[in-house]
Amino acid sequence: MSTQIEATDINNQGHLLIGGVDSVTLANDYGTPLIAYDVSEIRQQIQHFKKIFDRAKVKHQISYASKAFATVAMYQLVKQEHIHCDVVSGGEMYTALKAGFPMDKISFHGNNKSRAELEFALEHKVGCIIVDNFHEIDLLQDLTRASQQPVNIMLRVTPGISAHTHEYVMTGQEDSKFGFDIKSGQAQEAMKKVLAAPFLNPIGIHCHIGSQIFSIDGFVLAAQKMMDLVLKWKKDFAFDVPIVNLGGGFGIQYTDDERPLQPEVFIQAIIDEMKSIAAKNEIDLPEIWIEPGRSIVGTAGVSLYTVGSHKNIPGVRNYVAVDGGMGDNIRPALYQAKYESVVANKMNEPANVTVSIAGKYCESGDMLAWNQKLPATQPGDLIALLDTGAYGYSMASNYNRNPRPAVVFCENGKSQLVVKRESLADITALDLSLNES
Ligand SMILES: Cc1ncc(COP(=O)(O)O)c(C=O)c1O
Ligand SMILES: N[C@@H](CCCC[NH3+])C(=O)O
Repeated sequence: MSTQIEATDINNQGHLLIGGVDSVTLANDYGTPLIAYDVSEIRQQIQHFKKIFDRAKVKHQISYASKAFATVAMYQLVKQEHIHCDVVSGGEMYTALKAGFPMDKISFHGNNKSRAELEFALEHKVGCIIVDNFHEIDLLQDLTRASQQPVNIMLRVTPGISAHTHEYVMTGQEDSKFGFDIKSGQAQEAMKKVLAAPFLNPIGIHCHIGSQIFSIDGFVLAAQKMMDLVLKWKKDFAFDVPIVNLGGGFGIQYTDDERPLQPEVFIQAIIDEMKSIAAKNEIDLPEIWIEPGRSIVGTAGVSLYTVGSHKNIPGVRNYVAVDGGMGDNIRPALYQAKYESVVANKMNEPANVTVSIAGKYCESGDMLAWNQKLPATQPGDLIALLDTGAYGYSMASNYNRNPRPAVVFCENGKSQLVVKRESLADITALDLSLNES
């Protein structure tokens, strides 16, 4: 749901619709807190990315960065749309496998993959392992020598670019835990090792400069740095890099005053830069891969909460507390992330009260949104926090032993539960009683 809600997103009872489904009905049927996705919006975003590349007529691959939202149903939806996925843990890989997602369309990321995770990836023949460090090269050499099975790999490099975004979501700068540093020669040394390894089949290079990026400069610079490597490795190793993967990071609109660029602007700038460098140096344009996460699911998700207590401190702040919070959305507490909200059962009432939306967790920092202009609320009203589809549920916890919320998919006026609400029994499911002494 975009922050600009259309008239068609409101029914004649003044209720917010999500994927054509009345949000009040969703809350009644599934309870709150509830994360509801408009599935057609996810499909449209994927199609949109595909069309941008198809129009530019360049070889490409779109790999959904599943850390943004990874559940069985989501992998199945991505499978229906025929794109790739990237995973960053054995858990994501296992979920994809359980979903019946084709393993040859999986890229496996991570800065400290365990031997067991790599074994799992090799056993299930993932499409590509995105190798991050020398320890991983050694592990993979051991494992592939033992199995005598080759594996496709890409080297993740850090291009030394500081994207303009929150420092916790910047990843391309030199001082980063991810990838082989280019400047100090690590990337060069890594490539040499890979080329000498009998069972490591290099299919490309990868970089990811960060997340929620609003300017094209970082992407263009990243494209240049990757092409520099392509040219260098052609000269030094007579190796033609088949694929350049530029990661994700395309920013989305969370608040009314943000104006993110459309993905086509970023992607066209990347394509133009790479094409011009390839033409100037008379080499073939490598295949271009991207890994959007947030821009595929972010605006498709809405978090629904029931209003409970109110606290008005005259002249200071008006708090409205809801039945969720940092356990289902850590982003405001972690990154000072901002969201817009509406009262989903009062869409046609005047928004004339300024409130800040507090969660129910035992932390002062457990706030979901500050200074929101909303209609006056009473206990039982339904607040919808918009654009929470990325890194909400996937970063959820059961802090304070609050159960994690349910997730529902809505499409063409129908809803389907895709993640059950955690129960109180689930909360203690892994606990063991103290031994009798
Ligand atoms: C390697 C990699 N690829 C892709 C992504 C997806 O980023 P975003 O959700 O910002 O598109 C991330 C997350 O930042 C990442 O670390
Ligand atoms: N989790 C972050 C983005 C980091 C993505 C992982 N590299 C967010 O919510 O914005």
